Amino acid sequence: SVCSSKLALSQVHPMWQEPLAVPGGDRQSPVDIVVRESIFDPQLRPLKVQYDPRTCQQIWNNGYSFLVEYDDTTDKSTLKGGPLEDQFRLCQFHFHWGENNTWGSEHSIDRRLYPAELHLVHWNSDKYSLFEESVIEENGLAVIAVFLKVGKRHEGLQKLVDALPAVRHKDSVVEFTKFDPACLLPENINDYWTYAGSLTTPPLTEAVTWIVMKQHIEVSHDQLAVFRSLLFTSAEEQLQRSMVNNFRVQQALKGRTVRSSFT
Ligand SMILES: NS(=O)(=O)c1ccc(S(=O)(=O)c2ccccc2)s1
Ligand SMILES: [Zn+2]
Repeated sequence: SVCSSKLALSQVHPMWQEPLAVPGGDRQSPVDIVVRESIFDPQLRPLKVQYDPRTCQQIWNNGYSFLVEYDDTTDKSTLKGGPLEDQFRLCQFHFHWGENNTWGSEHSIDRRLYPAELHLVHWNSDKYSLFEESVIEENGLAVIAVFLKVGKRHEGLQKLVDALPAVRHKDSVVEFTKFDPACLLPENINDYWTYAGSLTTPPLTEAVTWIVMKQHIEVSHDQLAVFRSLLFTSAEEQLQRSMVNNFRVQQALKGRTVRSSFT
């Protein structure tokens, strides 16, 4: 899958200056979700998630996060329903996290930050035949965001955690198969907020329908510590830098409405 395309992320340096002004950017992400200002929309339908673990291919450290990439050449792992009019194809998932358990998520709920945030990235395969086309089109992408909280060990995540030392350095890749990303979703995926936003890393394109889960998942302190053992830097660089705080500064809502699927 090209969705983790080298075009966008490999040039990203996590300390890039903020705010990276996007000309005319009026739907940038991430944002703080103010619960009492979100609007219940009874027309929001339940999310339909159908992931096939056999489409899981590899893990790649792109120097910004680690991406678990899926074969998105057919409609085997799909997302539809919720706020979406079309069917979307899973291309990769990745995380954002902090140097400690106090912060790390990109979105927040009434200013509450979580230690980490999972993003499951999908592109509109009804409208576009290639991921690249979907990236620049309004609502070409749909990203499910799930907050991570430190608590009990997440058994499903452990297989992924065990593979991370193999991709410690930027640009390293390791084969990773038969992983069902549905195990990373909370039990209740019908309570979510949704809003029109953007990618949170360059190219920052305003093509994303965000679906932010209300219910978080729990992972252990030790599992998050392995995330923090990854490096932003490649094996050749003499100055190694820990991959932490790879989240973007929050952006203004600029009049956007955040809808909720629940009261
Ligand atoms: N953090 S986020 O979920 O908003 C995100 C940023 C970049 C991606 S991407 O690698 O899929 C991608 C998407 C389009 C162009 C290039 C890369 S997803
Ligand atoms: Zn992300």
